[in-house]
Amino acid sequence: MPPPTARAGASRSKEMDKGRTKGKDKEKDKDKKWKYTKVMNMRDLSRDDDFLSHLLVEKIGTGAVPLIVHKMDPSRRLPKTEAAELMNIVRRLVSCKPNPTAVQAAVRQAVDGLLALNAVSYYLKGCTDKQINAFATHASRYFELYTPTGSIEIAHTSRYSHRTGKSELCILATRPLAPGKIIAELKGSMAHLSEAEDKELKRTDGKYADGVGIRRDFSVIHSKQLKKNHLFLGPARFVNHDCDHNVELFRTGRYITFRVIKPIAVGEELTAHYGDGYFGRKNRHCLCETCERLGRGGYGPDASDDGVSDSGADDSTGIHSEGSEAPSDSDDSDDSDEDEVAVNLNERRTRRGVYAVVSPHKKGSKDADAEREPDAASDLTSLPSSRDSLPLAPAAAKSAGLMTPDPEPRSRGRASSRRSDSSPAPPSHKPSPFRSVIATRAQKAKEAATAPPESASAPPTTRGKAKERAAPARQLVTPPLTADTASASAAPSLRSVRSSSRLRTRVGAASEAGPSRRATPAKDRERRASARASSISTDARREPEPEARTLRPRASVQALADTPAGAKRPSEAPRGVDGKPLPMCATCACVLPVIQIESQVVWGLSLGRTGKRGRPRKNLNVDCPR
Ligand SMILES: C[S@@+](CC[C@H](N)C(=O)[O-])C[C@H]1O[C@@H](n2cnc3c(N)ncnc32)[C@H](O)[C@@H]1O
Repeated sequence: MPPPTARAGASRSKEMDKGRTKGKDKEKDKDKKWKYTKVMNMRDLSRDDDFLSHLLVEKIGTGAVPLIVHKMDPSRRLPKTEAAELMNIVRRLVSCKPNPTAVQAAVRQAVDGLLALNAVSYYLKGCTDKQINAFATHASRYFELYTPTGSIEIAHTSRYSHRTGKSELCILATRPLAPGKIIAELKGSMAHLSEAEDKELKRTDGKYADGVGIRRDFSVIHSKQLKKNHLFLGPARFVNHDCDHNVELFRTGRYITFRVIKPIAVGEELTAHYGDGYFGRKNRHCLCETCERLGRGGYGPDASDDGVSDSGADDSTGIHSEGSEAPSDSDDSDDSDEDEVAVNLNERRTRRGVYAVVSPHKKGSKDADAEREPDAASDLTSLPSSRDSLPLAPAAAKSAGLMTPDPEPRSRGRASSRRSDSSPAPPSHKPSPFRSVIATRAQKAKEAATAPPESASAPPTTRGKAKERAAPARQLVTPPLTADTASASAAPSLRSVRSSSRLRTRVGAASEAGPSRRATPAKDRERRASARASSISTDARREPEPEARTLRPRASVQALADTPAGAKRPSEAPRGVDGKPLPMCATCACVLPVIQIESQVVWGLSLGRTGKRGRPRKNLNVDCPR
């Protein structure tokens, strides 16, 4: 028997060995490479997306222009990280060499860096390898937004929030995009949804009683091939719907992204088609720019058919889904006025400021819905909902679209009933030109000089309404991508020019500018009251033919859209609020990205380049990381 001291020594060395092995295991764990994963589950994906979108969208770029992501579970606690740590990760990523191999390596390195952060290790504590792989894969999707080869950025949009009641973001192009381009840096992760999960998502978030508030199925898509609904999260979820969309869903083996189907200019929003019944029957509640321009959808008289008829219609089209019960009486309660804030629908804010919209286009007033045919080329379709989601005919079963159920019964119902009360006509009842609250001085001067007299706007036809009633409701018609693409390329580009400016300095200008401008609730109420009165008389004067509507011409950006990527377009460059052109890349003619983390510029035009006496150098020929 060894003496006690020897025994103690032996056990100590055993413990040390154990400790060493543990240490080695930890090292091994650290070195263990995460793998890209295809399969995710709803719960993990929702949780990961809330976590990652906070770190990699909200926290990056929290300068004067916060980008707020609507979360799957807004009550979750958000991670706390050192801004400097995040900054180092992103800085390395944005300055990597712009070739595919280097970019891929840089994204992996960024994810590794993220996994090493304390907040992230804590978050992943106890997770299985599978869960860690799913988290890392999802993180890589967000990091890809910041790679030097990227061509898009996330921005805030004010187009929908006043109705949907939630923060709304969108995707803008940072370089011209030609049809056919696959926007590989705009990916989404998918999780299959079981019936129970599908139902669960249709319930509203925990802040409200069931059926009230914001539902969580705002990013659910239906695969007709698999006959299943999926949760679709990641940067790709920020693509909004437009009835005249410019991108379509594109699925590769591992992920979902988008393909450009119409020329997209710098600063223009990327929009997909969610399906013809996503925003109520025939998208009657759609708030897209096209509907605004054509005075239909949420801007047409159909939209003011109250919520009651809505639910009936939805029942018959399969759009109405459980949990989407029409607003209760309380939705039409007195406080509703408080909620409706007059906004400039066309305002887009990015990390660099505001993209003020001077919309171009004079567009044909053809009714795209009427011409839509199911597309047989892709395999995703819109259809969020429940019992009426009838299986489609085989041809249609291949059609594509991104979609979730008509999502905001509460706010929509409220808006609808208000409008049926002859509340103020939405901004584009009178298809006036899109003027931003935040217009540049130069734009304002030009507008004042060139604006023709306001044209009388014929409202959407009542004939259309009758037709709608008579025709059998279309079941989940997916976007007519092929047909649409063809017509689109024939049509002139109809997109808006957005220039950058600063929101806060322009609020004053907003209040001068009319009912669609931002204002204080009190002023807003007054204005709405008078607008209500005037909308009644406008309604009375309305003529029935929408075709008769003449739209005020808008500055066209066709030239911008048509310019091939890489060409220099200094004179048409988007301008800031001061009227000066925004900084553009000397090589690829994109708007130069400015990436900030908590107000500190991580990458930007004059970062680290100063002239005499430390002042930023002017006329610096700068290449963006792309
Ligand atoms: C897939 S998400 C698109 C991204 C969304 N803006 C965000 O920030 O999460 C779909 C949601 O965007 C809003 N949205 C997108 N396009 C819309 C449209 N044309 N009309 C009304 N709401 C729209 C609705 O709130 C909808 O539930």
